[in-house]
Formats: sequence, C-alpha cells, structure tokens
Amino acid sequence: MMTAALRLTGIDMHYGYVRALTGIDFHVQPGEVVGLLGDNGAGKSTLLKIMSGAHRPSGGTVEVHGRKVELHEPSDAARAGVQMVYQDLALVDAQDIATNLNIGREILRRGPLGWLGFVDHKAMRRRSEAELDRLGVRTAPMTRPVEMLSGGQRQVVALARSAIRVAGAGQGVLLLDEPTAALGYEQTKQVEALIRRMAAEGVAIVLVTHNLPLCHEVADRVVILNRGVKVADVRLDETENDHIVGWITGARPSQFVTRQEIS
Ligand SMILES: Nc1ncnc2c1ncn2[C@@H]1O[C@H](COP(=O)(O)OP(=O)(O)OP(=O)(O)O)[C@@H](O)[C@H]1O
Repeated sequence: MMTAALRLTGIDMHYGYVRALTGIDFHVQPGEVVGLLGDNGAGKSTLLKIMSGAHRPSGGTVEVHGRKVELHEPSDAARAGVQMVYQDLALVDAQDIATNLNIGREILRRGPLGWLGFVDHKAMRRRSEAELDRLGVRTAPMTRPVEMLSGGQRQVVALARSAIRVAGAGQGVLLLDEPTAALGYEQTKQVEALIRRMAAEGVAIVLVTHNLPLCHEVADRVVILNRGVKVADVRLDETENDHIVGWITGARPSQFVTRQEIS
C-alpha cells in the first residue's frame, strides 16, 4: 500500500474540560482530496489545526510520508511539507500580487557594482505569471497592491501562494479551511480547478467545508466528525448524499462500532 502523505492516529484533544476530539484516525494519500465534514463544533478546525502544527494534540501521533513528526508550530509543519492556507492573515496589504506570491523566495539580481542584492521585480512577475498560468488561476494584474483586491481575489491569491509553495516542496500536503466561502461563481470554479490540478500533481489535500457540492466537485473521499468522534470515512463514489447528511447530523449511526456499543 502507498504510504500516506499525512497520517494521524488516535488523536485526542481537550481544551481544559472540553473534549474536542476522541481517538481520531485520519489519513490522506498523495494526489488524494479528502473532505473533512461535520456540523458546527464537530472538531474539524481543531483537527486541521493539529495537522498544521497550530495546536498540539493531547494524545496520538502524526506522520508525514511515513515519518513520525512533532509539530510544535506551523513552521515545523511547513518544513515537513504541510501547508495551511490562511485566507487573510498571510498577505502583505501594501505590496503587489507578485511580491506577495514571492515572499521568502525573492529573486535577486546584481546591481551596477556587481553586488547581489537587488530584488528583481520583473523576473518575479514573470515567474509568478507562469506559475499562476500553470495553476489555471487568473488574478488582477501582478502589479496591483493586494489592498486593492476584493475579498475573493485576495483569497485566490492566498490560496495560489500556498499552492505554489507546496508544489515547490514536491509531494506536499495542502490544508484548506472553507476555501470558497467568500467566492463568487467564477472564482469558485478557479479554486476547484486549482485543487484538482494540485491533486493531479501528487499533492495531498484536506478540505474542511460545510459545502457538500464543493466536496462532490473535488473530493475523492470524505471523513465525517460528529461531536469529536469519526463517524464515517467513505469514498464519494461509494456513498449517497443522504447518508453523508445523516452522518453529519447524527441521524445515521456511525460506520464504526464504538466501545459503548460493545459493552
Ligand atoms: N480554543 C478553544 N478553547 C476551548 N474550546 C474550544 C476551543 N476551540 C474549539 N473549542 C471547542 O472544541 C469543539 C470543536 O470545535 P471546532 O472549532 O474544532 O469545531 P468545527 O467543527 O471546526 O466547528 P465550525 O464548523 O463551527 O467551525 C467545540 O466544542 C468548541 O467549542
């Protein structure tokens, strides 16, 4: 069997007395898109934060490409190739799109005296245009400051930046939290296409959403949480929408036999 790009085993998480997650097993393969579903408060964001290194679990293990990792902070996850898309936080408002897409990987050129150290904006613009082209993403002109973009356009730029980083890191993992929440029709289609393209290149994608049509568009499999417990883990082509809704609301019993039911 192929080694999972990301595997979580027996994850427990409590916030003080609040038990947010109990014994969660989760994996995503390279090139696979997994939708993480559940009602409000089910534990989706908590699980995503554990994957991204923003939270440390109270128990359980995390493996990236078969290697156990301790994620103390998001930079540990990023180094391991796991990239969370932060919708708004990550962009520098006063800078243009190209500069934002190139933060941390600026192209330098030599100045007149031969010193390396001038940022080559033109080369960065050209590279970013080619990268966005490859991802099938169209944004405003590269020289537009991101503070002049709409919320939806900003979201697409933030997502594209994470996608470029993950693609650069080889077979990475991309974590998305409601990536189309603020988007109109055209931008939603672009993001769907981007997700599919990343997956086709071998990136593993975890998608937290309340949007079932989005899952049907892009996901191969869904994992459903109910009050901090995994109640279903199914391929979308092997289940029906009614079942998914039933697992989300709790109307449908868990796929997994729980300990309480045995005793
Ligand atoms: N920082 C925190 N401190 C205390 N409890 C928290 C904290 N974050 C989340 N919780 C609790 O953990 C549980 C899971 O919350 P979480 O945000 O992971 O759910 P979710 O599935 O992402 O919900 P939503 O769809 O509403 O975003 C909830 O009971 C929530 O109240």
